[in-house]
Amino acid sequence: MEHELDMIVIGWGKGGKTLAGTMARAGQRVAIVEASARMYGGTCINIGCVPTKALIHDAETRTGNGFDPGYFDTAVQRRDKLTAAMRAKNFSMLDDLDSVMAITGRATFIGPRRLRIQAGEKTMELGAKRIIINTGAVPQVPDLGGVRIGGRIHDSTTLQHAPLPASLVVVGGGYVGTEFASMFAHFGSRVTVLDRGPRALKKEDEDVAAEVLGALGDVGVEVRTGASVQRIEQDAGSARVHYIQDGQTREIEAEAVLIALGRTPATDGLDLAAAGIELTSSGAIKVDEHLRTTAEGVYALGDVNGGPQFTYVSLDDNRIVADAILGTGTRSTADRVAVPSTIFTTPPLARVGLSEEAARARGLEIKVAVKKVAEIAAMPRPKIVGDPRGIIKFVVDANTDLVLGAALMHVDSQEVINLVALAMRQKVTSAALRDSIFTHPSSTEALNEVLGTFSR
Ligand SMILES: Cc1cc2nc3c(=O)[nH]c(=O)nc-3n(C[C@H](O)[C@H](O)[C@H](O)COP(=O)(O)OP(=O)(O)OC[C@H]3O[C@@H](n4cnc5c(N)ncnc54)[C@H](O)[C@@H]3O)c2cc1C
Ligand SMILES: NC(=O)c1ccc[n+]([C@@H]2O[C@H](COP(=O)([O-])OP(=O)(O)OC[C@H]3O[C@@H](n4cnc5c(N)ncnc54)[C@H](O)[C@@H]3O)[C@@H](O)[C@H]2O)c1
Repeated sequence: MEHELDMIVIGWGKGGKTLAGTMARAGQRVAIVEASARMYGGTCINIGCVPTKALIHDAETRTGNGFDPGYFDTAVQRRDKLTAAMRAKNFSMLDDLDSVMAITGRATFIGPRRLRIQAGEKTMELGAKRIIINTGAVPQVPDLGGVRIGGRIHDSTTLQHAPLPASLVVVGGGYVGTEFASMFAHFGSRVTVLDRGPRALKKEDEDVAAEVLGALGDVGVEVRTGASVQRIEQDAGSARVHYIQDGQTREIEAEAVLIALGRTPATDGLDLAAAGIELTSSGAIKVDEHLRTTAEGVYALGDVNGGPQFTYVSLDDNRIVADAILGTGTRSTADRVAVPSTIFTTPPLARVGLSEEAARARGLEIKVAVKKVAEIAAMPRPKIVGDPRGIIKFVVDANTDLVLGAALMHVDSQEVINLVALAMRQKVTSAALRDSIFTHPSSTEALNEVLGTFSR
């Protein structure tokens, strides 16, 4: 069948927009369809990574104390300026290309590789040789006594656009929950986190988690674990969260509540069945390791395919599909090694690979190097910038000396972790990392010292 276009990308996410640009520059006729004019550039730059990290930066560099809505409003204005500039740039980067048609509208499948697009009053139908689904994910709001986002009950998007609350209850202690708790506490809100797990940051070793909890405690964040939320009520004055902890029914009141219980793939309204595109049992679009869906010529990139929900993973998804179309077709999700992550608390916690607990659970023979940042003599950088809190921990294979994992919690850890991840991918031994020349004063040079002492 002859199609109007070579490729249609649904959703302006990281992977899709990058792929659209690459294909257009390679001479293909491409359309990109984005549901909202406020979302050109996708979640990351509009409501995710960029705005939250801009607010976090302003929160953690605040010199004043206490509850200060005026300071928050100024930070919000800076964020809005930044995201508006990035949104405009993202739009023009594709719209300026002759072979790209940028459409603001909502796409629905009406058959194999064929879409109906509702763009305001206009409806159009378009087909393409390849279709890329890059629609992202939406906040998951579980059935907590019929709770709905609205009023004093927020998700990560609405809370970023609400007045600074004097008190905040965060339901969920994952990425969003922890980052928002830290950020709002730095802005002066009184913050309580309710997490159903037996302990906070359960994927981290206890010594690492304790350090993060200590930093949260420094700004007054209280984390209540084993807390199972039952229902949330609100009225004009406040919201009340009812939860069960240690078999007791408890209640906490706050000016605002943040629901941060994960994000679910955004497939509503796509009518995937019309194109033979199947979902997994958890509601993600089913893909193979080359990100091919169950329908020929249709790929799914980013959060919607159920992979790790990070912007840089969506970007890597784009590399896999670009390689399938323009390259050798050898790239796949199976060849990803040592994918790092960072929770942007203050200071941030960055991780790659296995924790000590996970390595021991696998029965691996390991050696562990661990040091609190304040005790690392050859790491003046955190002291220079005035925040010597944190911990550095390496888990190393006792036989090969290869790094199996690392948890870095300190200023700049979001940068240093990328070096450690690269070392893991390139099979650099811990001894080689220890003996590397690093700039001074930097946070990276801590590796010279930490990797010189294995305590167990
Ligand atoms: C508060 C927050 C903070 C985060 N911080 C970080 C961070 O620091 N680092 C990090 O790596 N990740 C972070 N993430 C996760 C990251 O934002 C996502 O993993 C990433 O943006 C996913 O990108 P994507 O390519 O899947 O698509 P998205 O960027 O989500 O784009 C999907 C787009 O599709 C559009 N769309 C949906 N349905 C349709 C349709 N039917 N028709 C047309 N368009 C449609 C949407 O409007 C949206 O613009 C954060 C997320 C949140 C919520
Ligand atoms: N810095 C970053 O890279 C960054 C920042 C924010 C978000 N993100 C991405 O966005 C995703 C979504 O973030 P998130 O924090 O919403 O999800 P998350 O998966 O990180 O955390 C959700 C938390 O809620 C808990 N939970 C789930 N259902 C529950 C229930 N019914 N009752 C009580 N607890 C429950 C989970 O155990 C988990 O601890 C993250 O997984 C991450 O991939 C990344």
